[in-house]
Amino acid sequence: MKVFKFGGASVKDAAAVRNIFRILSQLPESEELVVVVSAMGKTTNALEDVYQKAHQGQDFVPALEACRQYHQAIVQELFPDPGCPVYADVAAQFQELAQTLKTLQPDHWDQQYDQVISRGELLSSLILHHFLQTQGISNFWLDCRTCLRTDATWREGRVDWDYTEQQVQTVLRPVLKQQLVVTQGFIGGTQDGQTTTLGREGSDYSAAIFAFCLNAASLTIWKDVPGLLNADPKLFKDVTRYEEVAYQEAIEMAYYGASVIHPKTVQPLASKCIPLYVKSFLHPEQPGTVIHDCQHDKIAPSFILKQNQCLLSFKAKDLGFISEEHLSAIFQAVHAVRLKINMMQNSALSFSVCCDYDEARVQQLKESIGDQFIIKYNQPLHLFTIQNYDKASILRLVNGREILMEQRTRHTFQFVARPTETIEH
Ligand SMILES: Nc1ncnc2c1ncn2[C@@H]1O[C@H](COP(=O)(O)OP(=O)(O)O)[C@@H](O)[C@H]1O
Ligand SMILES: N[C@@H](CC(=O)OP(=O)(O)O)C(=O)O
Repeated sequence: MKVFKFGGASVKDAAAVRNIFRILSQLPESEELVVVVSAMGKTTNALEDVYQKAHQGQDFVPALEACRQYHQAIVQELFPDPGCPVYADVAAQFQELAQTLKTLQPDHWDQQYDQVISRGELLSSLILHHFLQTQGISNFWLDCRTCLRTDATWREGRVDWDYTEQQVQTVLRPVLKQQLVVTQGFIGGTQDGQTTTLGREGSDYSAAIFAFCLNAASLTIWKDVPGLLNADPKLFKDVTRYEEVAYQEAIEMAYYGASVIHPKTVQPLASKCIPLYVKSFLHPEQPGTVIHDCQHDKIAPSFILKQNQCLLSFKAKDLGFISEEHLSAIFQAVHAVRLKINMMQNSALSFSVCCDYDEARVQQLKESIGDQFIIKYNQPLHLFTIQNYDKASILRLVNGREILMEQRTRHTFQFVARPTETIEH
Protein backbone atom coordinates (compact mmCIF):
# COMPACT_ATOMS: atom_id res chain seq x y z
CA MET A 1 0.00 0.00 0.00
CA LYS A 2 1.50 3.31 -1.12
CA VAL A 3 0.49 6.95 -1.17
CA PHE A 4 1.43 9.33 -4.00
CA LYS A 5 1.02 13.08 -3.79
CA PHE A 6 0.93 15.28 -6.88
CA GLY A 7 1.17 19.03 -6.24
CA GLY A 8 0.03 22.05 -8.22
CA ALA A 9 2.95 21.94 -10.65
CA SER A 10 2.24 18.30 -11.56
CA VAL A 11 -1.37 19.07 -12.56
CA LYS A 12 -0.86 22.51 -14.02
CA ASP A 13 -2.07 21.70 -17.55
CA ALA A 14 -3.35 18.86 -19.73
CA ALA A 15 0.18 17.59 -20.50
CA ALA A 16 0.91 17.40 -16.77
CA VAL A 17 -2.25 15.37 -16.14
CA ARG A 18 -1.26 13.00 -18.95
CA ASN A 19 2.17 12.69 -17.32
CA ILE A 20 0.52 11.51 -14.08
CA PHE A 21 -1.30 8.85 -16.07
CA ARG A 22 2.06 7.74 -17.53
CA ILE A 23 3.59 7.47 -14.05
CA LEU A 24 0.62 5.52 -12.70
CA SER A 25 0.39 3.21 -15.68
CA GLN A 26 3.90 1.92 -14.92
CA LEU A 27 2.82 0.51 -11.56
CA PRO A 28 1.92 -3.15 -11.17
CA GLU A 29 -1.86 -3.65 -11.34
CA SER A 30 -1.87 -5.22 -7.91
CA GLU A 31 -0.46 -2.05 -6.28
CA GLU A 32 -2.84 -0.55 -3.73
CA LEU A 33 -2.51 3.19 -4.12
CA VAL A 34 -4.00 6.44 -2.84
CA VAL A 35 -3.35 9.45 -5.07
CA VAL A 36 -3.59 12.78 -3.28
CA VAL A 37 -3.78 15.81 -5.52
CA SER A 38 -3.46 19.58 -5.05
CA ALA A 39 -5.23 22.33 -6.96
CA MET A 40 -4.08 22.88 -10.55
CA GLY A 41 -1.12 25.24 -11.01
CA LYS A 42 -1.71 28.51 -9.19
CA THR A 43 -5.46 27.95 -8.64
CA THR A 44 -5.27 28.45 -4.87
CA ASN A 45 -3.76 31.91 -5.33
CA ALA A 46 -6.40 32.70 -7.97
CA LEU A 47 -9.21 31.62 -5.64
CA GLU A 48 -7.74 33.71 -2.83
CA ASP A 49 -7.91 36.70 -5.16
CA VAL A 50 -11.52 35.93 -6.12
CA TYR A 51 -12.44 35.52 -2.46
CA GLN A 52 -10.79 38.76 -1.40
CA LYS A 53 -12.61 40.69 -4.13
CA ALA A 54 -15.97 39.11 -3.25
CA HIS A 55 -15.47 39.76 0.45
CA GLN A 56 -14.65 43.41 -0.19
CA GLY A 57 -17.77 43.81 -2.34
CA GLN A 58 -15.70 44.26 -5.53
CA ASP A 59 -16.51 42.70 -8.90
CA PHE A 60 -15.12 39.17 -8.57
CA VAL A 61 -16.80 37.77 -11.70
CA PRO A 62 -13.92 38.33 -14.22
CA ALA A 63 -11.39 36.68 -11.88
CA LEU A 64 -13.75 33.75 -11.27
CA GLU A 65 -14.40 33.45 -14.99
CA ALA A 66 -10.64 33.33 -15.70
CA CYS A 67 -10.32 30.48 -13.20
CA ARG A 68 -13.27 28.65 -14.79
CA GLN A 69 -11.82 29.08 -18.30
CA TYR A 70 -8.42 27.80 -17.16
CA HIS A 71 -10.04 24.57 -15.92
CA GLN A 72 -12.38 24.37 -18.90
CA ALA A 73 -9.45 24.58 -21.35
CA ILE A 74 -7.68 21.70 -19.59
CA VAL A 75 -10.87 19.64 -19.57
CA GLN A 76 -11.52 20.27 -23.28
CA GLU A 77 -8.00 19.18 -24.13
CA LEU A 78 -8.24 16.00 -22.06
CA PHE A 79 -11.80 14.96 -22.87
CA PRO A 80 -12.74 15.14 -26.58
CA ASP A 81 -16.12 13.54 -25.78
CA PRO A 82 -18.48 16.38 -24.71
CA GLY A 83 -20.73 13.79 -23.10
CA CYS A 84 -18.11 12.84 -20.49
CA PRO A 85 -19.50 13.38 -16.97
CA VAL A 86 -16.44 15.51 -16.09
CA TYR A 87 -18.16 18.47 -17.80
CA ALA A 88 -21.17 18.31 -15.47
CA ASP A 89 -18.95 17.79 -12.39
CA VAL A 90 -16.74 20.80 -13.17
CA ALA A 91 -19.76 22.99 -13.99
CA ALA A 92 -21.41 22.00 -10.68
CA GLN A 93 -18.27 22.97 -8.74
CA PHE A 94 -18.25 26.43 -10.33
CA GLN A 95 -21.99 26.89 -9.79
CA GLU A 96 -21.69 26.06 -6.08
CA LEU A 97 -18.62 28.30 -5.80
CA ALA A 98 -20.44 31.25 -7.41
CA GLN A 99 -23.38 30.70 -5.06
CA THR A 100 -21.08 30.76 -1.99
CA LEU A 101 -19.39 33.94 -3.23
CA LYS A 102 -22.73 35.70 -3.73
CA THR A 103 -23.89 34.95 -0.21
CA LEU A 104 -20.77 35.82 1.81
CA GLN A 105 -21.30 37.29 5.27
CA PRO A 106 -19.22 40.32 6.29
CA ASP A 107 -17.65 38.44 9.23
CA HIS A 108 -16.17 34.93 9.49
CA TRP A 109 -13.33 35.60 7.02
CA ASP A 110 -11.40 32.44 7.85
CA GLN A 111 -14.42 30.14 7.87
CA GLN A 112 -15.73 31.32 4.50
CA TYR A 113 -12.18 31.27 3.08
CA ASP A 114 -12.11 27.50 3.59
CA GLN A 115 -15.47 26.98 1.85
CA VAL A 116 -14.21 28.90 -1.21
CA ILE A 117 -10.53 27.97 -1.48
CA SER A 118 -11.14 24.21 -1.11
CA ARG A 119 -12.81 24.14 -4.55
CA GLY A 120 -9.40 24.03 -6.22
CA GLU A 121 -8.64 20.55 -4.89
CA LEU A 122 -12.20 19.31 -5.54
CA LEU A 123 -11.85 20.38 -9.19
CA SER A 124 -8.39 18.93 -9.80
CA SER A 125 -9.22 15.60 -8.17
CA LEU A 126 -12.44 15.28 -10.22
CA ILE A 127 -10.57 16.01 -13.45
CA LEU A 128 -7.81 13.50 -12.63
CA HIS A 129 -10.38 10.88 -11.58
CA HIS A 130 -12.28 11.15 -14.87
CA PHE A 131 -9.11 11.26 -16.95
CA LEU A 132 -7.70 8.08 -15.42
CA GLN A 133 -11.11 6.48 -15.89
CA THR A 134 -11.16 7.30 -19.62
CA GLN A 135 -7.60 5.95 -19.95
CA GLY A 136 -8.55 2.61 -18.44
CA ILE A 137 -7.32 3.11 -14.86
CA SER A 138 -10.44 2.33 -12.89
CA ASN A 139 -10.46 4.50 -9.78
CA PHE A 140 -12.62 5.72 -6.92
CA TRP A 141 -13.04 9.47 -6.28
CA LEU A 142 -13.00 9.97 -2.54
CA ASP A 143 -14.36 13.16 -1.02
CA CYS A 144 -11.68 13.31 1.67
CA ARG A 145 -13.90 15.48 3.89
CA THR A 146 -15.75 12.30 4.84
CA CYS A 147 -12.53 10.74 6.14
CA LEU A 148 -10.08 13.43 7.14
CA ARG A 149 -11.80 15.00 10.18
CA THR A 150 -10.52 18.25 11.67
CA ASP A 151 -11.74 20.65 14.30
CA ALA A 152 -13.13 24.03 13.28
CA THR A 153 -9.81 25.90 13.36
CA TRP A 154 -10.45 27.50 9.99
CA ARG A 155 -7.49 27.68 7.58
CA GLU A 156 -5.43 25.48 9.89
CA GLY A 157 -7.69 22.58 10.80
CA ARG A 158 -6.34 20.34 13.55
CA VAL A 159 -6.66 16.68 12.70
CA ASP A 160 -8.84 14.35 14.75
CA TRP A 161 -6.43 11.44 14.39
CA ASP A 162 -8.65 8.79 16.05
CA TYR A 163 -11.70 9.51 13.92
CA THR A 164 -9.65 9.89 10.74
CA GLU A 165 -7.79 6.63 11.29
CA GLN A 166 -11.00 4.78 12.00
CA GLN A 167 -12.68 6.19 8.85
CA VAL A 168 -9.64 5.48 6.71
CA GLN A 169 -9.56 1.88 7.94
CA THR A 170 -13.28 1.23 7.58
CA VAL A 171 -14.17 3.29 4.48
CA LEU A 172 -10.99 3.70 2.47
CA ARG A 173 -9.12 0.45 3.02
CA PRO A 174 -11.85 -1.83 1.60
CA VAL A 175 -12.14 0.37 -1.52
CA LEU A 176 -8.37 0.27 -2.01
CA LYS A 177 -8.47 -3.49 -2.29
CA GLN A 178 -10.68 -3.04 -5.37
CA GLN A 179 -9.25 0.00 -7.08
CA LEU A 180 -6.97 3.00 -6.97
CA VAL A 181 -8.29 5.97 -4.96
CA VAL A 182 -8.02 9.61 -6.04
CA THR A 183 -8.58 12.22 -3.35
CA GLN A 184 -7.83 15.82 -2.40
CA GLY A 185 -4.92 17.26 -0.49
CA PHE A 186 -5.16 20.35 1.70
CA ILE A 187 -8.79 19.95 2.79
CA GLY A 188 -10.70 18.25 5.57
CA GLY A 189 -14.16 18.24 7.09
CA THR A 190 -15.59 19.10 10.49
CA GLN A 191 -18.02 17.01 12.49
CA ASP A 192 -20.91 19.11 11.19
CA GLY A 193 -19.90 18.73 7.55
CA GLN A 194 -18.16 22.03 6.90
CA THR A 195 -14.97 22.21 4.89
CA THR A 196 -11.65 23.14 6.47
CA THR A 197 -8.18 23.63 5.05
CA LEU A 198 -4.91 22.53 6.66
CA GLY A 199 -2.79 25.61 5.91
CA ARG A 200 -1.29 26.75 2.61
CA GLU A 201 0.73 24.08 0.86
CA GLY A 202 -0.86 21.52 3.17
CA SER A 203 -1.37 18.74 0.59
CA ASP A 204 1.93 17.08 1.51
CA TYR A 205 0.59 16.91 5.05
CA SER A 206 -2.71 15.39 3.87
CA ALA A 207 -0.77 12.69 2.05
CA ALA A 208 1.22 11.98 5.22
CA ILE A 209 -2.03 11.71 7.20
CA PHE A 210 -3.35 9.10 4.77
CA ALA A 211 -0.02 7.25 4.80
CA PHE A 212 -0.02 7.23 8.61
CA CYS A 213 -3.63 6.05 8.93
CA LEU A 214 -3.11 3.29 6.35
CA ASN A 215 0.30 2.20 7.69
CA ALA A 216 1.50 2.68 4.13
CA ALA A 217 4.75 1.18 2.87
CA SER A 218 5.83 4.61 1.63
CA LEU A 219 4.75 8.09 0.63
CA THR A 220 6.07 9.65 -2.57
CA ILE A 221 5.70 13.38 -3.20
CA TRP A 222 6.20 14.17 -6.88
CA LYS A 223 7.86 17.53 -7.49
CA ASP A 224 9.39 19.62 -10.30
CA VAL A 225 12.86 19.18 -8.74
CA PRO A 226 15.13 16.09 -8.73
CA GLY A 227 14.65 15.57 -4.98
CA LEU A 228 15.41 17.35 -1.73
CA LEU A 229 18.20 19.80 -2.55
CA ASN A 230 20.48 21.75 -0.24
CA ALA A 231 18.69 24.96 -1.32
CA ASP A 232 15.79 26.15 -3.44
CA PRO A 233 17.17 26.17 -7.01
CA LYS A 234 14.87 29.10 -7.85
CA LEU A 235 16.78 31.24 -5.32
CA PHE A 236 20.27 29.78 -4.91
CA LYS A 237 23.06 28.77 -7.29
CA ASP A 238 25.01 25.50 -7.35
CA VAL A 239 22.53 23.32 -5.48
CA THR A 240 23.11 19.64 -4.74
CA ARG A 241 20.67 16.78 -4.17
CA TYR A 242 20.67 14.72 -0.99
CA GLU A 243 20.40 11.00 -1.66
CA GLU A 244 19.09 10.23 1.80
CA VAL A 245 18.18 12.38 4.76
CA ALA A 246 17.24 11.43 8.32
CA TYR A 247 13.73 12.29 9.51
CA GLN A 248 14.94 14.81 12.07
CA GLU A 249 17.08 16.66 9.54
CA ALA A 250 14.13 16.90 7.12
CA ILE A 251 11.77 18.05 9.89
CA GLU A 252 14.17 20.86 10.72
CA MET A 253 14.66 21.89 7.08
CA ALA A 254 10.91 22.07 6.53
CA TYR A 255 10.42 23.95 9.79
CA TYR A 256 13.01 26.57 8.82
CA GLY A 257 11.25 27.08 5.48
CA ALA A 258 12.47 24.59 2.85
CA SER A 259 9.13 24.87 1.08
CA VAL A 260 9.50 21.67 -0.94
CA ILE A 261 7.97 19.79 2.04
CA HIS A 262 5.17 21.13 4.20
CA PRO A 263 6.51 21.38 7.78
CA LYS A 264 3.93 19.02 9.28
CA THR A 265 4.53 16.22 6.78
CA VAL A 266 7.46 14.33 8.24
CA GLN A 267 6.48 13.79 11.90
CA PRO A 268 3.56 11.38 11.29
CA LEU A 269 5.73 9.38 8.89
CA ALA A 270 8.68 9.30 11.29
CA SER A 271 6.47 8.01 14.09
CA LYS A 272 5.75 4.87 12.01
CA CYS A 273 9.07 4.72 10.13
CA ILE A 274 7.30 5.23 6.79
CA PRO A 275 9.84 6.36 4.18
CA LEU A 276 9.16 9.61 2.32
CA TYR A 277 10.40 9.78 -1.27
CA VAL A 278 10.82 13.17 -2.96
CA LYS A 279 10.89 12.46 -6.69
CA SER A 280 10.79 14.34 -9.96
CA PHE A 281 7.58 13.94 -11.94
CA LEU A 282 9.60 15.01 -14.99
CA HIS A 283 12.13 12.19 -14.52
CA PRO A 284 10.30 9.49 -12.57
CA GLU A 285 13.04 6.96 -13.34
CA GLN A 286 15.58 8.96 -11.30
CA PRO A 287 16.10 8.06 -7.64
CA GLY A 288 15.19 11.37 -5.97
CA THR A 289 15.71 11.58 -2.22
CA VAL A 290 14.60 9.21 0.49
CA ILE A 291 13.84 10.59 3.94
CA HIS A 292 13.90 7.75 6.42
CA ASP A 293 15.36 6.37 9.59
CA CYS A 294 19.08 6.52 8.84
CA GLN A 295 22.39 7.57 10.29
CA HIS A 296 24.75 9.55 8.16
CA ASP A 297 27.73 11.85 8.52
CA LYS A 298 27.17 15.56 8.62
CA ILE A 299 25.48 16.47 5.34
CA ALA A 300 26.20 19.45 3.06
CA PRO A 301 24.99 22.76 4.54
CA SER A 302 21.44 23.61 3.53
CA PHE A 303 20.45 27.21 2.79
CA ILE A 304 16.91 28.28 3.53
CA LEU A 305 15.23 31.60 2.95
CA LYS A 306 11.91 32.69 4.44
CA GLN A 307 10.60 35.83 2.80
CA ASN A 308 7.95 38.31 3.93
CA GLN A 309 9.08 38.38 7.54
CA CYS A 310 8.63 41.11 10.09
CA LEU A 311 10.64 41.91 13.18
CA LEU A 312 8.45 42.98 16.08
CA SER A 313 9.95 44.56 19.14
CA PHE A 314 8.19 45.01 22.48
CA LYS A 315 9.24 47.44 25.22
CA ALA A 316 7.39 47.76 28.52
CA LYS A 317 5.74 51.18 28.70
CA ASP A 318 7.33 51.91 32.08
CA LEU A 319 10.77 51.03 30.59
CA GLY A 320 11.04 48.17 33.09
CA PHE A 321 13.22 45.13 32.42
CA ILE A 322 11.60 42.47 30.27
CA SER A 323 10.33 39.96 32.83
CA GLU A 324 8.77 36.48 32.57
CA GLU A 325 5.42 38.14 33.22
CA HIS A 326 5.92 40.39 30.20
CA LEU A 327 7.00 37.42 28.08
CA SER A 328 3.93 35.49 29.12
CA ALA A 329 1.63 38.37 28.11
CA ILE A 330 3.43 38.73 24.76
CA PHE A 331 3.28 34.99 23.96
CA GLN A 332 -0.40 34.78 24.85
CA ALA A 333 -1.21 37.73 22.59
CA VAL A 334 0.93 36.43 19.71
CA HIS A 335 -0.74 33.02 20.02
CA ALA A 336 -4.24 34.56 20.15
CA VAL A 337 -3.74 36.41 16.84
CA ARG A 338 -2.05 33.33 15.34
CA LEU A 339 1.20 34.96 14.32
CA LYS A 340 3.98 32.44 13.70
CA ILE A 341 7.25 33.10 15.53
CA ASN A 342 10.31 31.96 13.62
CA MET A 343 13.06 33.41 15.83
CA MET A 344 13.21 35.46 19.03
CA GLN A 345 15.65 37.28 21.26
CA ASN A 346 15.46 39.31 24.44
CA SER A 347 17.59 42.08 25.88
CA ALA A 348 17.28 44.14 29.07
CA LEU A 349 14.54 46.43 27.85
CA SER A 350 13.09 44.82 24.77
CA PHE A 351 11.95 41.52 23.36
CA SER A 352 12.10 40.88 19.61
CA VAL A 353 10.38 38.25 17.50
CA CYS A 354 10.69 37.48 13.81
CA CYS A 355 7.29 36.41 12.41
CA ASP A 356 5.68 35.64 9.07
CA TYR A 357 4.23 39.06 8.21
CA ASP A 358 0.47 39.45 8.18
CA GLU A 359 -0.70 43.03 8.41
CA ALA A 360 -4.14 42.29 9.88
CA ARG A 361 -2.70 40.04 12.59
CA VAL A 362 0.00 42.57 13.50
CA GLN A 363 -2.69 45.26 13.88
CA GLN A 364 -4.78 42.91 16.08
CA LEU A 365 -1.69 42.31 18.21
CA LYS A 366 -1.13 46.05 18.66
CA GLU A 367 -4.77 46.45 19.65
CA SER A 368 -4.58 43.64 22.18
CA ILE A 369 -1.39 44.57 24.11
CA GLY A 370 -0.53 48.03 22.77
CA ASP A 371 -1.61 49.48 26.13
CA GLN A 372 1.18 47.56 27.97
CA PHE A 373 4.00 47.67 25.43
CA ILE A 374 5.55 50.02 22.91
CA ILE A 375 5.37 47.80 19.81
CA LYS A 376 7.45 48.60 16.75
CA TYR A 377 7.88 46.54 13.63
CA ASN A 378 10.05 46.38 10.58
CA GLN A 379 9.06 44.67 7.31
CA PRO A 380 9.51 43.23 4.72
CA LEU A 381 12.52 41.25 5.86
CA HIS A 382 14.24 38.01 5.01
CA LEU A 383 15.05 35.22 7.46
CA PHE A 384 18.01 33.10 6.40
CA THR A 385 18.85 29.76 7.96
CA ILE A 386 21.92 27.63 7.32
CA GLN A 387 21.68 24.13 8.70
CA ASN A 388 24.98 22.29 9.26
CA TYR A 389 26.79 25.57 8.68
CA ASP A 390 30.52 26.13 8.37
CA LYS A 391 32.59 29.29 7.96
CA ALA A 392 32.37 29.30 4.18
CA SER A 393 28.59 28.87 4.11
CA ILE A 394 28.09 31.77 6.51
CA LEU A 395 30.35 34.05 4.47
CA ARG A 396 28.47 33.06 1.33
CA LEU A 397 25.21 34.50 2.68
CA VAL A 398 26.14 37.18 5.18
CA ASN A 399 28.45 38.99 2.79
CA GLY A 400 27.33 42.63 2.27
CA ARG A 401 24.01 42.34 4.14
CA GLU A 402 22.59 44.57 6.85
CA ILE A 403 21.77 42.10 9.65
CA LEU A 404 19.08 43.04 12.16
CA MET A 405 19.16 39.93 14.34
CA GLU A 406 21.42 36.88 14.43
CA GLN A 407 21.58 33.59 16.33
CA ARG A 408 23.52 30.38 16.20
CA THR A 409 23.37 26.96 17.81
CA ARG A 410 25.76 24.07 17.17
CA HIS A 411 24.05 23.10 13.90
CA THR A 412 22.02 26.09 12.87
CA PHE A 413 22.89 29.67 11.97
CA GLN A 414 20.07 32.16 11.44
CA PHE A 415 19.83 35.83 10.69
CA VAL A 416 17.22 38.42 9.78
CA ALA A 417 18.22 40.90 7.08
CA ARG A 418 16.72 43.45 4.75
CA PRO A 419 15.93 42.08 1.29
CA THR A 420 18.57 42.78 -1.35
CA GLU A 421 18.23 42.61 -5.11
CA THR A 422 19.89 39.22 -5.42
CA ILE A 423 19.92 36.45 -2.85
CA GLU A 424 23.57 35.54 -3.48
CA HIS A 425 26.03 38.38 -4.07
N1 LIG B 1 15.50 22.36 -0.40
C1 LIG B 1 14.74 22.34 -1.52
N2 LIG B 1 14.87 21.32 -2.40
C2 LIG B 1 14.12 21.26 -3.50
N3 LIG B 1 13.19 22.19 -3.85
C3 LIG B 1 13.02 23.23 -3.01
C4 LIG B 1 13.78 23.35 -1.80
N4 LIG B 1 13.36 24.47 -1.15
C5 LIG B 1 12.41 25.01 -1.88
N5 LIG B 1 12.17 24.28 -3.01
C6 LIG B 1 11.16 24.62 -4.03
O1 LIG B 1 10.07 23.73 -3.87
C7 LIG B 1 9.43 23.62 -5.15
C8 LIG B 1 8.57 22.38 -5.17
O2 LIG B 1 7.63 22.43 -4.11
P1 LIG B 1 6.16 22.98 -4.33
O3 LIG B 1 6.17 24.23 -5.17
O4 LIG B 1 5.48 23.03 -3.02
O5 LIG B 1 5.58 21.82 -5.22
P2 LIG B 1 4.08 21.41 -5.43
O6 LIG B 1 3.22 22.62 -5.15
O7 LIG B 1 4.03 21.00 -6.87
O8 LIG B 1 3.86 20.29 -4.51
C9 LIG B 1 10.58 23.59 -6.12
O9 LIG B 1 10.19 24.01 -7.39
C10 LIG B 1 11.62 24.50 -5.48
O10 LIG B 1 11.60 25.78 -6.06
N1 LIG C 1 -3.33 24.08 -3.21
C1 LIG C 1 -2.91 24.37 -1.85
C2 LIG C 1 -2.36 23.15 -1.15
C3 LIG C 1 -1.04 22.62 -1.63
O1 LIG C 1 -0.36 21.94 -0.93
O2 LIG C 1 -0.64 22.92 -2.86
P1 LIG C 1 0.80 22.43 -3.49
O3 LIG C 1 0.89 20.94 -3.30
O4 LIG C 1 0.70 22.83 -4.95
O5 LIG C 1 1.88 23.17 -2.77
C4 LIG C 1 -1.95 25.55 -1.83
O6 LIG C 1 -1.52 26.01 -2.89
O7 LIG C 1 -1.67 26.04 -0.76
